[in-house]
Amino acid sequence: MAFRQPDHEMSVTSLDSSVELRSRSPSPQLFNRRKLRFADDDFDKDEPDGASPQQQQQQRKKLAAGEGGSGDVSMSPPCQKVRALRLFSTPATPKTILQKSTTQCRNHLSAAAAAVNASREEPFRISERPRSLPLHNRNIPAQDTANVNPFTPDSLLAHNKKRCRTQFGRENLNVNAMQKYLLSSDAFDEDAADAEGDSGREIHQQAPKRLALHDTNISRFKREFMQVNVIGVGEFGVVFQCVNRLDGCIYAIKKSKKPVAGSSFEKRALNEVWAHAVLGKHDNVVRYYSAWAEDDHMLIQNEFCDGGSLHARIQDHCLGECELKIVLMHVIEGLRYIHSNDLVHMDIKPENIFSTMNTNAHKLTELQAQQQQQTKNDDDDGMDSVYEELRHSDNLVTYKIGDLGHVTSVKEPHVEEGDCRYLSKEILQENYSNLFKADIFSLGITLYEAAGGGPLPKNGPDWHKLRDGEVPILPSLSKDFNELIAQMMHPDPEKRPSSHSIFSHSILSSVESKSKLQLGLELTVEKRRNEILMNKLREAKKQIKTLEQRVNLLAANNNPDSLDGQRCLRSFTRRMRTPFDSLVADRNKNVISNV
Ligand SMILES: Nc1ncnc2c1ncn2[C@@H]1O[C@H](COP(=O)(O)OP(=O)(O)OP(=O)(O)O)[C@@H](O)[C@H]1O
Ligand SMILES: [Mg+2]
Repeated sequence: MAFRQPDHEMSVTSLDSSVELRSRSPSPQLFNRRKLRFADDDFDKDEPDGASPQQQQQQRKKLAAGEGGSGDVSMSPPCQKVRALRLFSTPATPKTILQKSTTQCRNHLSAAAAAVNASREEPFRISERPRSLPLHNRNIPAQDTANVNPFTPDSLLAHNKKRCRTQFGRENLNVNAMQKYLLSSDAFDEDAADAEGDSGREIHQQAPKRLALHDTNISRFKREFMQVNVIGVGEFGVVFQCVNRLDGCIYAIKKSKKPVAGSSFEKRALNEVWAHAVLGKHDNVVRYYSAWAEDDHMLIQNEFCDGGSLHARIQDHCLGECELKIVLMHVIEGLRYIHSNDLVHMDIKPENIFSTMNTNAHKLTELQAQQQQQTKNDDDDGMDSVYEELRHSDNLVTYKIGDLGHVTSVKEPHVEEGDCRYLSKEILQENYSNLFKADIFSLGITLYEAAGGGPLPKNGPDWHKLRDGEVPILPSLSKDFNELIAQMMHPDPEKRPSSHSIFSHSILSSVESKSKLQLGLELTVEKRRNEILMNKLREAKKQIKTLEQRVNLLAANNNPDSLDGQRCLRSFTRRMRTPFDSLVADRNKNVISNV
């Protein structure tokens, strides 16, 4: 289908395929609502910096007279309907995105309109391929445009007010504001609408609304980061451990394996960024710092989880019930948070649960400082090594949910199936009525695997058995824990417990809460401190014994130096400060008085 520029007397001075809508996350002041304008409508504002009013007026006249425009531009948008069979995760479940090609095609139509209109504005620019205008377009300051994050509370709210008409409408959640913007700016293309009727109107109201990654490429990776290691490879990305050259901190940077800009994976990549930006603030969700496009790849800068993935942990040995409870407690806390935002993860599995070993390290540092203050002992009391040891202790592990590439909203689900080994049956059957419970199933089967139930089947009768309520009892787990896992894997999603009810399940009440963990930590520190003091006490006793012998010897020889020996013994006892030491000191006094 060819797209023709309408023979219209109006000249549109600027048009970008991306749309900035007010969202809570970025500061609203930063983004000015961008309007489509006629040539004579407040034209000056779109002039490049430095153009004099006279130059601007001349250009306006030229445009009004049709000079310098692209004239009779006709073009065909790249609207091949490619039905891509996409595979997700490893091993993958086939998932066809049937609706996608249609919507993408529509978006390309609007992008074509954008490109044509833009070509009018720039006389010598020939747009061979219709696409969204680059951010660095000299007429559009970069800060004027921004994506709409569909996962922000504002977007979800907007969606609740007015349901989008397309099935593939995640980007259109703010359609209310979007329509208002488009209609009020008279940007609607009448000719195209006439040609296409109502559907045409709909297409143009749903113009591509995200910045084309290709146009936002910037070079940051090598300039800002020093690559240390490759820490993981997934279906979608390679993850590097990097040090930020400026702040000196370690980060995990996930780079898409292939260039995503312009491909069907662009949406997936952006989805992950949007989800991270909204969710990456919780202790049990991998923290997010920034994201950018570079060489058409998507890069996401995240918190580096130094404990590796749960998958790596269960390679050597399966987890015991205590450890499993900690995994459950942390992951369910993360899921509860995700679900409370009306979002679902859709790819919970051991490879996507990461752990950090040092999140409570600052508590240890505080504790260390407190102890030093109490003892007022500047000398090394031997505890430094204990604190260091504890910093690396398993007590401090925190599990975090990562890989948010499949996150979707329950209000407007766009489900891309995760790993089939952890996938619930209803999702395979495209029943999306209770997506929260799909996450619960995946977590249940993850626990089952971590406790020794693996390797999990990818298909076949065993795959079905696990989903039909035939979950084998794991001998290493208590009856209660086995029951909880079976409940989480219940064939009927409605019968599975919610993240909220699991969080307050009695099985987890015996697990140390964070404050209890802190208490446990302090207890361990105290115990080790006592051990060290006992050792010192033993040492002191030995020294006293030696001194006693010396004093006795001196006394026996009636040597005048014996008084010095007593003095030396007294000054030694004064140095003893702890209760144990004072005991020793008392004993010394006895020794001296006995002498
Ligand atoms: N923030 C992080 N800290 C530490 N390791 C990480 C981090 N992010 C990812 N990894 C490691 O990299 C691996 C791949 O990362 P991730 O799951 O995000 O990639 P993916 O390509 O989206 O995976 P999938 O195959 O599940 O789609 C993880 O299993 C983990 O071992
Ligand atoms: Mg992954």
